[in-house]
Amino acid sequence: MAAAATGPPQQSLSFSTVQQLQSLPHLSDYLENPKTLTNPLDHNQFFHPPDADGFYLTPSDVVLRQIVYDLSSSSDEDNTAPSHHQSYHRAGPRKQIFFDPDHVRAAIVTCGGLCPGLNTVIRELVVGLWDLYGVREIFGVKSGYRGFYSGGEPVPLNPKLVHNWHKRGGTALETSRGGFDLDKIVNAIQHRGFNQIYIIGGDGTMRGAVKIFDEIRRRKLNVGVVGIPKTVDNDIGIIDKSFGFQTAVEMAQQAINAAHVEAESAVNGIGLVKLMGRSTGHIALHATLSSRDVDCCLVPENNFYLEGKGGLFEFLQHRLKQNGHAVLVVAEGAGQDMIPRTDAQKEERDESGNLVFLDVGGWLKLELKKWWDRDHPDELFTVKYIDPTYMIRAVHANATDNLYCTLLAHSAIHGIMAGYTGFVPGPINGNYAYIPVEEVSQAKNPVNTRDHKWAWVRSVTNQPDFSTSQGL
Ligand SMILES: Nc1ncnc2c1ncn2[C@@H]1O[C@H](COP(=O)(O)OP(=O)(O)O)[C@@H](O)[C@H]1O
Ligand SMILES: O=P(O)(O)OC[C@H]1O[C@](O)(COP(=O)(O)O)[C@@H](O)[C@@H]1O
Ligand SMILES: [Mg+2]
Repeated sequence: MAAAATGPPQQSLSFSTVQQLQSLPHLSDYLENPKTLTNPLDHNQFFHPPDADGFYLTPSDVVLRQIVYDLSSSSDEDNTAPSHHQSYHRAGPRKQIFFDPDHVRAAIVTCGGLCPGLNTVIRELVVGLWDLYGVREIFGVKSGYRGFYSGGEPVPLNPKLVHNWHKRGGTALETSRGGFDLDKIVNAIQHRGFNQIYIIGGDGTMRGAVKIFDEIRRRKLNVGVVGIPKTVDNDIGIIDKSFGFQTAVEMAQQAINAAHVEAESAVNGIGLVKLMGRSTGHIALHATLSSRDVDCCLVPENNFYLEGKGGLFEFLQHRLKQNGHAVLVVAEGAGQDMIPRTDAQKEERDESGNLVFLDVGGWLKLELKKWWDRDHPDELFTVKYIDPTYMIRAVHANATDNLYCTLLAHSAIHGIMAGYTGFVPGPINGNYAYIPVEEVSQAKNPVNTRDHKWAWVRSVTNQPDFSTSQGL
């Protein structure tokens, strides 16, 4: 029954009936009598506010996954979905720690594609471990997962060495795709005596981190594993957004601005911009919303078509007539089913097993030209195609992302020092929490084309929804 339009809500939800605390793996789950120590932050006059209540967190400090409820429909499908009932341990320092800082040998690795902020996370892990907990043995594993067992010795890291790293794009530790050999990786971890493993990477990396964590647990090793979610595409679920994403959206503005200038300066000019987004269109969507120069945004989550009523060509023809120019933003994963490809191209994968996409921008540019020559052979027409590719991710993080990276790194350190393992730190509804890495590895984050944000895109662009063949 719907709630009355005025007056207090008719139903109330109690915390215990609505929320289930997600259990978090801990070293004490499989190690017998692990030693505990008082957190050295107690004696850190710079970091620890003396006598501050609530400074140390306990297992009863939680973050709710779902904070928006419709009290009038508590029995609806929406409110009974499992994800709506979850809460997670809050990230932050614990009173008791499970590692003696003098005996910590920490390893940091970066895997997968680049993302603004990678170097900041590395820097803050090193500085945080060193300054907060007094850890002195910190190593960078070179070139992704394969670096654990090949390609030379891990690099010793210290605050002096990493001092300026947050001002550099890329990853100073280097990264790679592929090369995941579970046995060799875990053997190398044992052989080198690493007992804290910080794995920075995207969805593929997190799937690997689950396997490493499982194997470490199976071997009953006193080794903590934490995944730090990195994805410029923002394609990892549960967390609010991934670091570097905002920086990438900001960089994308330059390409959209250039496309707009080119389109405006031509007769029947179209500016076409392709942006990263393998399976999700978040960068394209956010860049579109913040630009306001975009006439149409195409994302992988929303199929589109070219010809006929309600199609892209009809829409563009209308826009050109109205404004004389148009700007199109397309995410790299959009329209892949429409691009003709050979059998070999259908099978092509990168070293990590990700499907290799064809260039949707190049294909669209050709299709646009064919359409115009066919339907308007005597009128001028120009398509300027801009593909900024790596320019949006091969930059250092902006100020907001840098702060975010710092909080992520510190959350990771506090969690692992407290004995938690097989987890990922991340913001949920603005609060940092610890999430089981297994859950993160399975959580995708597609653009929801049924929610308000997508409706907002459509209201900004007035583009067709491509779901019906209703024309303009
Ligand atoms: N299912 C998986 N199991 C184990 N390792 C994986 C898996 N998927 C990807 N990886 C490894 O994770 C690393 C990064 O994966 P990739 O997909 O390239 O980037 P990202 O982590 O940014 O998504 C690679 O070394 C890859 O071999
Ligand atoms: O670095 P590569 O191998 O050229 O891959 C490019 C891909 O990397 C990404 O930037 C990010 O992908 P990952 O987060 O999976 O590494 C995608 O948007 C893009 O498709
Ligand atoms: Mg990925």
